[in-house]
Amino acid sequence: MGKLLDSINEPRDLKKLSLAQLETLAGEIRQLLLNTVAANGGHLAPNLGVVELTLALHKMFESPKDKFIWDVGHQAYVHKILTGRREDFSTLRTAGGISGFPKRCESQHDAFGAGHSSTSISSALGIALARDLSGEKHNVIAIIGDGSMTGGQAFEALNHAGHLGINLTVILNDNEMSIAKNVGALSEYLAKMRTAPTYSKVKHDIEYLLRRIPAIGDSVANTAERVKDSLKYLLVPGVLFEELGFTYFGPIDGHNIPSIMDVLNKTKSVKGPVLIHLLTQKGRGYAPAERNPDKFHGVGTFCIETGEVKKKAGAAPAYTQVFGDALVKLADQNNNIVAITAAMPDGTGLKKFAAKFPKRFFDVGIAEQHAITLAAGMSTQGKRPVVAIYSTFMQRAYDQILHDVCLQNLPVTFMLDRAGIVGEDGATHHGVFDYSFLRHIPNIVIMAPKDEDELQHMLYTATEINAPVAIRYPRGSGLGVNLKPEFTKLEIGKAEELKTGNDVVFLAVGAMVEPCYRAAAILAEKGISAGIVNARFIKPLDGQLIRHLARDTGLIVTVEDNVLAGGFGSAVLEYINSQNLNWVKLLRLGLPDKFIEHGTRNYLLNKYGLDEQGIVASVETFIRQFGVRR
Ligand SMILES: Cc1ncc(C[n+]2csc(CCOP(=O)(O)OP(=O)(O)O)c2C)c(N)n1
Ligand SMILES: CC(=O)[C@@H](O)[C@H](O)COP(=O)(O)O
Ligand SMILES: [Mg+2]
Repeated sequence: MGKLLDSINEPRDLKKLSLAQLETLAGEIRQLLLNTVAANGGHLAPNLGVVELTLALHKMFESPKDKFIWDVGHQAYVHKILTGRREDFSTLRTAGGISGFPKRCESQHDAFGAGHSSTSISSALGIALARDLSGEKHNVIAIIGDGSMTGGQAFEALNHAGHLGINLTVILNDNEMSIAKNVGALSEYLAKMRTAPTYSKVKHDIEYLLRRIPAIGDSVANTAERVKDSLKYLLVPGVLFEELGFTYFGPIDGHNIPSIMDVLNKTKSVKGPVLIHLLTQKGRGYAPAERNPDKFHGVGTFCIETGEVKKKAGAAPAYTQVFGDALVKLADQNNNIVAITAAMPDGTGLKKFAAKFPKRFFDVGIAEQHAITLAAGMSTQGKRPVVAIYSTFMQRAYDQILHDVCLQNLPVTFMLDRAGIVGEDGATHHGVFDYSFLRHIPNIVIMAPKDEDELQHMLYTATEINAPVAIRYPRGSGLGVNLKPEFTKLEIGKAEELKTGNDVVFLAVGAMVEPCYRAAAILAEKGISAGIVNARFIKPLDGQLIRHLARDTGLIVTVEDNVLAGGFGSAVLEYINSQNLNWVKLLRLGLPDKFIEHGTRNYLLNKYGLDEQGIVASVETFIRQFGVRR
């Protein structure tokens, strides 16, 4: 580790450093980022791109008095290193270690927690308003990427801040990338600004030319002020932001520390909201990440020398990939199928679809709400939209699902990837609320596959029925089962009995079916006979089967990787109650009423009793309590 970085324990330590030392420090920080992310996985490219910016911010301002609000927060590693977490940085994203996102409980320097995008300007505005109401004096700075700027909430906040005319700084970190290449008209507008001459230069050139007109030149130049100003609508970069009430500075080289410090200094004396447009390079300083910023956006462990990501040998195809391949197959046969992603074509498995059916593929930017209502609109015209969004990000679009899709009973398919426990990204990213926030919506059908083959059939079924459908499946590899070449239409609301048992029965859903198999095998060794049912449907429930199970053993164990509150087990409980099956003893296994921390998926499943050992232990206690019918 470099000597200089070892001496930085808090932001104040930067104040005494020269420019040359800051640049040395930038190199040392990049090395630490590289070593740590190569070992732990994480968001490498976004952080490599903000090293100079973060150094300049901490040099020019005084955190924690001044507040930095990082949008998404996936690029806050450098901030963490500079704010007292350097020594613990090796624990990044590991259980009990430093989080991959800003967290108020982790440090007083993390002014606002994040993980989902486009919230920084709203929260910064809230902090600035509170500051003014309390008569305090400090700076509030939101740092938002060009991708996150495509989210509607960012514009809601700009609109409000510009109207208030409040002192607030927004730094637009423009690297022309979301996770994939950034999309949309805003992105094109920013690209134009990258190459536009600065307004002051254009204004000066025009004035110079006017004054050279003999005799009348001077007076024309003086009276043409309004004309010159109106030219800014054509020429000034950032006019969009200016019109929203912000003073625009930029574009500025985001890797040039003195330039960043200079603009930060200038903006300190500006009244009202300011937007600084920085140009940065995602992955800066590490050639493989500069070449493939999308691959190194969020990356697993990798080899620093080659940039090769370490993959488990012989791993089964991921659910994501199976979904993507199945959708291409279905779209070949059904021209009405269209696919929609909110800025995650790769993460959701839609890249192949996009390549094969470019006209039927829509990347809407980080705009989950828009994605859903867009799909609703298309479905009214006979299209069959399949919207693939991670479970956690779908939380954003609850009202659009309810009001725009389900209320009108429109046949939109929601593919909720990364459902359940996702692992190292932690509380902001676990998809553990979807059963609960969808289940009570009328008309919707909700399914969860026990393996990747069933995922294909569920997708096919969804595109064949006339109803809104949500299918949720976990992050990572499937079970390695054979994929049937023909798709089967599943009977709606029909569960699958996998194994009969005399003592107790598992009513398991989605990724939890598999550990129940293993749990049943362990229980069998202990003399307990457990049946297994793959629920398949969270809604509608297979009421007939539940009544049978109630008669057979009277002991039912529901298992889900969702919060227990309002989840699948709750649905079964409600059903049992509605049918007066009051002799049934029901054990609900799932996640507790708390936010689940970060750690590997296996670690967390074990900790929360959802691996086979935990399930066995819970069932043994359950049986000890109620006994079995023999
Ligand atoms: C609501 C929401 N949708 C999707 C994501 C996934 N996501 C995380 S970062 C990111 C791209 C952000 O791009 P940008 O803001 O430009 O930051 P960069 O990584 O380029 O620095 C996306 C789509 C998210 N975090 N939140
Ligand atoms: C910061 C963010 O929201 C994404 O980058 C997310 O971490 C991606 O998750 P996956 O690695 O599961 O695609
Ligand atoms: Mg970006």
